[in-house]
Parts: sequence; C-alpha cells; structure tokens
Amino acid sequence: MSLAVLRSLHAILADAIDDIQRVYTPEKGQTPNGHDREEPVAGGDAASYASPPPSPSTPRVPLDFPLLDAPYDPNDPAEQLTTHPVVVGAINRIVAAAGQMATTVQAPFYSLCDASMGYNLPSCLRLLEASHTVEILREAGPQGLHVDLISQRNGVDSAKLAHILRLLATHHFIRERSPNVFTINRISSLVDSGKSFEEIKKWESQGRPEMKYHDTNGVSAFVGMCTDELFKSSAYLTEAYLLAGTEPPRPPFEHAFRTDAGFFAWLEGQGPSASYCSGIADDDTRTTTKFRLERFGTAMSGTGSWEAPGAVFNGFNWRALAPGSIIVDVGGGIGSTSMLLANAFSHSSASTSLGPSPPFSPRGPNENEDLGFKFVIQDREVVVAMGEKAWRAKCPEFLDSGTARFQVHDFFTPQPIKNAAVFFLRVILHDWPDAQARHILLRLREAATPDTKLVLADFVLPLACVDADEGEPAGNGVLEGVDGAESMLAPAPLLANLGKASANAYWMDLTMQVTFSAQERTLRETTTLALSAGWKVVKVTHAPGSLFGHIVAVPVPIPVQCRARAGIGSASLNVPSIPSTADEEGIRRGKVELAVIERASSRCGTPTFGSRTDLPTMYEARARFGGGVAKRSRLPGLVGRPGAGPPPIPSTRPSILKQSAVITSTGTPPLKRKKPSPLSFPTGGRLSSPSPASPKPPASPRVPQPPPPMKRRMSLAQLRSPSQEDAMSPAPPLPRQIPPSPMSPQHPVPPPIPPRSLARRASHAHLTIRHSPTSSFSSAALPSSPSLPSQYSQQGPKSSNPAHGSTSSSHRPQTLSRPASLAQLYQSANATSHRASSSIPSRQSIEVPPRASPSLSYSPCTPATPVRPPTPRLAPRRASLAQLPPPSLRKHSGSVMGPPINGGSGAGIGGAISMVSLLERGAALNFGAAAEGLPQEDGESEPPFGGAGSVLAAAARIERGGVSCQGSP
Ligand SMILES: C[S@@+](CC[C@H](N)C(=O)[O-])C[C@H]1O[C@@H](n2cnc3c(N)ncnc32)[C@H](O)[C@@H]1O
Repeated sequence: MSLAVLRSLHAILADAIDDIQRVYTPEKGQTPNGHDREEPVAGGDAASYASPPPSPSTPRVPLDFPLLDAPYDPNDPAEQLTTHPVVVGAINRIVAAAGQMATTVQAPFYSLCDASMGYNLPSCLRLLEASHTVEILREAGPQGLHVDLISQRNGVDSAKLAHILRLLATHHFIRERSPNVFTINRISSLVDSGKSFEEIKKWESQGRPEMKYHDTNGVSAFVGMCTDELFKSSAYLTEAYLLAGTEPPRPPFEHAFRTDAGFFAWLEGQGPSASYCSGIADDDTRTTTKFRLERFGTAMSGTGSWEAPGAVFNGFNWRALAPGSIIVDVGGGIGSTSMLLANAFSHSSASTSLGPSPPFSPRGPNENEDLGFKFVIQDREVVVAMGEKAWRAKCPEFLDSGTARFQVHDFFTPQPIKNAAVFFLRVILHDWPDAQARHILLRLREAATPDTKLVLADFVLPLACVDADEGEPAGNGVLEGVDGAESMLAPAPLLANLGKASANAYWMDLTMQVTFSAQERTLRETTTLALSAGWKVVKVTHAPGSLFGHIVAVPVPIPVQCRARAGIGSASLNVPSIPSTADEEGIRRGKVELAVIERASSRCGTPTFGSRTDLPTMYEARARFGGGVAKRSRLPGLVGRPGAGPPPIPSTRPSILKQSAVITSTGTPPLKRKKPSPLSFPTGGRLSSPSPASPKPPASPRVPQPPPPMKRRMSLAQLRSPSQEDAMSPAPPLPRQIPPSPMSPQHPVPPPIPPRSLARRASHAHLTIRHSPTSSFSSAALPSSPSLPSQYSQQGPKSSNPAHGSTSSSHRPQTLSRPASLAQLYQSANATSHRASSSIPSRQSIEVPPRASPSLSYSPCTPATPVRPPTPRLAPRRASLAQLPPPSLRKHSGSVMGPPINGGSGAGIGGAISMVSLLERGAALNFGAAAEGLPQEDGESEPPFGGAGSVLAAAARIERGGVSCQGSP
C-alpha cells in the first residue's frame, strides 16, 4: 500500500508540474491562463472585475519558473506568474505531496531529527539577518563572497560562520557557490533590507539599529522577530503548559523572558530588560525592547496580505444590505477594511485622494455605486486617534460627510451601537482565549437586532483529517447548515488540509498561543464558540489560495448555561463584565478572566498580529477587487523602480481546490446536500461568491482569477488541473500525456544523470563511498578539503545490483561527514536538476551504492566550481546510525547525527523546549559549578517549573540565578 501511496504522490507531483508548465508556456494566442486573448466583458458580477484586462506589462510567454539560485525579483514576469491561481494550486500540491513523500520514505529517526534539531534553522537564520550577511552578499554580487571576507565585514568568526551558512545552504536558503563562497538566492534575498551594510553599521553605532527596517516590506523585521523573541517563546511551551502549573497557564513568552508584563507591555519597556544576557552589553541597542518594538511594528506591516485580495468583498453579500446600513468595525484598528468597503459602497468622492490608480481600467464596485453605508470604527483611544489622523490625511471626505466615524470603545463593555446591520471583526478573536472571545461576542449579541449579521475575518484552520461527520449528529451538529463548511483542501492520499502546504496557518496558530495564549480556530471551534454567545454560523468563505476566511453568523438565543457562565442574567443581557455568579468558582473565574484581559490590554495601542498598519491606497483598494495585486512592495533594489508595475503579494499558501460533488476515487460517497443557509440574501449580486456557474473570468496573467470554492471531496483525478481549468482557465490541454511514473518500468528512460546525482538519501548524507569489503579504505584516508580531488572522480564500477547496497550492516555504504563535499554535491545536483528541468529522477538516476569499491563515485566538479587541491587530513568516519548501538547514540550523539539534510520538514521548533535557551546561553558549561551552591530541589527550594528532568532542572537553576550564565533570551 505504501508504494501505491508513493506512486499517487508522485503522480500528483508530475501533474502539478505539468500544470505549471502549461501556465508558463501556453499555446500560441493564449494568455498564460489558457484563455484566448480578449477583453473581458464589462459586467456586473464578481468575475468581471476579478481579473483586470491584460495590461501592457502582461508577461510575454513562454517563461520559465523562477530560479532558486537567482535573487527574488517581484518585477520579474515569471515571479508574478507564481500567483496565478493554477500555479498556486500546483505549488500547494507539490509542497504537500513532496513533504508527505519525504516523510513517508525517510527513516523515522531522521524525521524526528529534522524536527527536534530543527531549532538550528531559526538560530542560523537569525544570525544571517542580524549580522546583515544578506546585505553583504547582495553587495558582493552574483559571484558571492568567501566566508573569510564575509567574516571580516560582519565580525562573526569565519570558521563558525562557514558552518552556519552551510546549514542554511543545505536547506536552500542561500547557495554555496563554490567551497566557502556563498551567494544569496531567491529565498534569502527576501531578507534583504535594501540598505547598504555601511549604512546599517552606522545606525547601529548611533544606537538606532531599527533604522534598518524603515521603509522596507517588513520581511527582514519579520524574520528577525520570529527567530528571536517568538522562537525563544516557543521553546517554553512545556514549561508553560505542563510544568508551571499555573491556572490559567501563562503564555510561554512570559516564561522565556521572565516577565509577567505581557508581550506588548514588555515590548513597550515594562518588565525586566531584555538585554541582561551575559556577554551582551547592557546598552546594546539590538536587544532592547525599544528595538524589538520597532521591529515588531515593521514586521506587522505586511500582514494585511494574509487576506487574499478581494476576500472581504466575496466574504459577505454586502449588496444585500439595505442602503444606509450601519457597519461597525469592532476593534477596527485604523480602519483599513472599512476604508476598502467605504470606497466600494459609499460615495466615492474620496477616491481621488487615495493615490494613483492601477494601470488597468478599474471596474471595482465603487464605480457608480453608492449604497450609502455608514461605518463606525471602534477601537481603544490611542488607536482611534491614529485612525482619525490617517483618514484625515487620506480621505477627510468620508469623515466630513459622516460616512465614517471613529469611536472609542472597549469591546468587553456593552456595545453602544444598537442598530448595526453588521458587526465586522477582522483578526480580533484570534487575539483572545475562548473565554474572552466569547465575552466579546456576547457584548455584540446583546446589541444585535434580529437582522444583524456578524462577520468574522480570521484564519479558519482545517483539520488534518477529513471532517467526515460534519453536519451529522455524531459531529454534534455545529456545522449543520453552514454553507461552505463542507470544503476540504485535498483528497487522499494527501492530508485533507494539504499538509505542509498549509503550514503557515498552523505556525500562526502556535505563535498566537505562545505569545498571547490566544489561537487561530477551526471552523468547528469558531462555530461552537459563536453558538455559546448566541450567534449561529451560517456561512464560511475562503478566497482561493487562502486559509483566511470570512465567517457569517446570525443571532440566535443565547444558551442559558452560557449566560450564567458569562455572568449574563436571563432577564437582561446588559450586565457587568465580571461574572456575577455567587459561587466561589464564578468569582475565581472572573478574576482569572480579568487578569487575562489586563495582561493583554497593553496590546491595544500597538499593532498586533494581523492588524493593518497602513490605510490602503486607491491603487490597492482597486487592485484588491482584481484579486491579484495588493501592496506595492518595497523590496530593496528590486521594486519601486520607475515604471515598474506593482508586484503581487505572495499569496497565502493553501489553495482551496475546486468543488466536485462526485464520488471520489477512494469511494467516498457524496455527502448529502446541506440545508439552505439561513442567510437569505438574494444571489446574483456583483460581489457574490463565484460559483461554478459564473461566467468564466477574463484572462489575466497578472491578476489571478479565483476558482469556485470547492465544496466536496474530490477524486485524485479531479484534483488535477482539468478541474481547475474548467473553472478558471479553460486552456485546451497541451498534448496531455501524463507520463507514467518514472518509477514504473514502462516509463521512458530519461536522459542519463551522472551517477553522482543526489538521488538517494543514503544514511546520513548523500555521500557514499563504494568500497570493497576487503579494502582498508575508510574515510580516515579521505581528504578533508572542501573539494574533491579530481582523481577521485567517478572511476568506480557502476552499480549493478541495487540490492547490494543494503544487505548487511557490514556492507552498508559508508558515509562521510564532510560538509564542504556535501555542499559541492549539492551544487552539482543543483546543476543537474537545472539541466533536467522538472524531470523527476528516474530509477536510472538512483545510485544505490553497491558493495564496496575502493573508488569514490564522485564525478568531477563542474567547471564553474573552483577546486582547491586536497589537503589530506584524517577525518573520522561518521558511522551509519543504524550501525551504532543505542549507547553509542547516547554517548556520542553529537558525532552521530549530522545536520538535517534537505528533504526533511521545515524547521520544527516545538521540540526544542528549554534546551534552546540553555545552549543559547552557553549555560551548559556552567551547570555543575553553579549547581553546587544551590539548594537541593527537595521542597526547600521549589523548582520554578514544578521539578523536571535534568535539563529542566538545570533550566530552573538558571531561572533562580544560580548558574553563572545569566542568559536571557
Ligand atoms: C489584530 S488588530 C486588528 C485591527 C483591525 N481589525 C485590522 O484588521 O487591521 C486587533 C485590534 O483590537 C484592538 N483592541 C484590543 N483590545 C481592545 C479592546 N478591549 N477594545 C477595543 N479594541 C481592542 C487593538 O487595538 C487592535 O486594533
């Protein structure tokens, strides 16, 4: 069965690559969408402005997919095509299938290593960003820079830096172009602030390191923040939830940074200083909370892009509202979403003041449309002041005309607007634990009329399995009648949530947990939560390619027990916010809730996760209708070029695939039809969600067109492009001969690939030495030079019997731990893969090491790779893990395990726990000495985290200050 699954995954990969190729090299006369080139018909439905007409900057085809080895260029037409919906869908399937495939075949222990030692990845990434190595490499140009020269500039020890950069290169974040010479690539170039290295150093010397992030797209700040305070916070998950025993648990962040001030209060300077780590000068501005606060603000500047462009318009049928309806933007921040809606549905006289128009003819709903909606944007005082200022500067007409107004309001207190048509909450609930979130919803329910709608905009986490009982009694019925609930992202054998392709939403979920004790929610969770506060969810909408959803709910009676639990009397809903239940438990719970709110209250003046920090320009507002271009990127050196069009924002990964209500290939019967939604809005409005029956959207390579939402589990075959083509890009298929799997015997023999290709992940590395059992050859005799001597080039006998390679441990291929050589192979494999384009290595390319041969199977270096003469040196052979008995593992784990090699998962940091901080502080060196002076953990001195194993106990000693390293995150 497993092989069958692998073949299915392989077919998904091949098919997805075909899809991409069709977009990048469409047939003559077609746009990359596969549409005939024609002007879209001006019309009234969503599809008509879902895609603007092709602009002069329409990419010329054929194109090739962007190179991993070249810097990211958002203005590159090939890069822009990556947001094409067919490409997005294909990418998702590739990421999901490849991730699942790798995890299926990889030795389980290595998967564990990838996850539990993956903490090295954010660590190295942080150093890359903080040492401004990306800027140094950008300035060095495409030839790259030797690590010694990088070291001379950024001051990081050259020998250490080489290994750090190599780990990053092994994970494809940078490139080792030749031995110890590194360049940036498509990924690391995103971290480029665009500032010159000298400039950054000058700011650092002036105590203004945050200047590096000013006027950037926020990626370098985001990476800095994630790999610093958020990474360290996550390491304390176990302390917070298991060992500390506090009720409710304090967020892991507070354990990591030894503060109870709350994340934002701490950022704002309350609580202990962040820079008391030994070895770091107290006045090093790079570790102060001021620096981190500034960095946070910049990091958040791009989070509006979580929401797929145009999603707010398709997430709710705004046109079904009565003219003059009142829309309350609860916790609306500076009112960015209201601004978009006001532009669309209220008098648009302000639009001229919003900046330049996009280069295509706008046909957004703001044209000739004035439904006279009124907007009330509620937030905390300090935010309201910021919002008013921003609107005054950009579109005072809306304020002057009364179309929009700001209102200071604490959403934990009774809602003052009693006649709202819509309460709109964008990324509010994800900031709060359930109790507080329920409280917010109850306050809105109190003020709702029978016709009031609640619209929640947040990530909607899918389950990792099929939600088979949705809507059925066994599933407790919460999803019964929820329009759109039956979506799933992928059929078997892929995970229902598209696995690794959806990772980002789950990263975000845990980030909300570790910083605020908050969370993203599944639809089931949100529906249950809403129901407990008197709201029945009736509809959920996702934009294609996004897990960010819009959830619509209508008022229903509040369950009695929820009124009691929340302190809401049965006679009146308008009650104090503290639970008034007389019993002790009620009082205790009330105090706990207040404590959570107080701890979190400091965030109210600060941009928080998901908040938009800029008002949209008219350009962006209109582009959002187009669904493809949202924000003018400020990527350094690459964007903002005169005349350059706006780059697309990177789309949120996951793609919702097209609906297909048929029996799946796995035999799943069609689920029964849901009851009609209680939302009785008339359909056919211009902003209604696209349906399969909608006219086909016009072609545009620049602005992706949304496929209809998928509602049913589909068969594997339907997952493939034809289903998407039906919906959005009816490209006449290329001669679509889906090749048989290259693994199958019938598959045509692909071009030969040199035997040195990294075709098989042998034990530990892709390096295999063929040696004779009788030979005394061992890696000890190998040169340790980063490059291989040419005489070691592929002279050895060809593998003839793959089985030979794995017969017994004594005949196992021996593996080497020579990072430079590994990198060299990586490079050659890279070259190979480029040559081979998208072909998947065939069996012919899989070199299973045979039994021994005294020769190495390496081929010569590519001409581009400078080869240094070998420096023979004794190199201890890294034993195959399988050869080592468990005690060796324990004793010599450091020498057994190599760094995770590509092909494994992303950096799982969940397992890092307190190890991280210990290693980070170098505290392990001092455990013994420090522990001597400490009281025993026998009750006399209680360990801070309730006692633990040795590492945790050591961590506890550090916490008590008993260890000489006073490290701090
Ligand atoms: C993640 S932001 C979302 C802002 C806005 N909805 C958006 O989409 O950009 C959360 C917002 O909740 C606001 N907030 C936090 N606590 C609040 C409270 N007790 N009452 C009202 N607003 C609050 C914050 O000030 C912040 O603007």
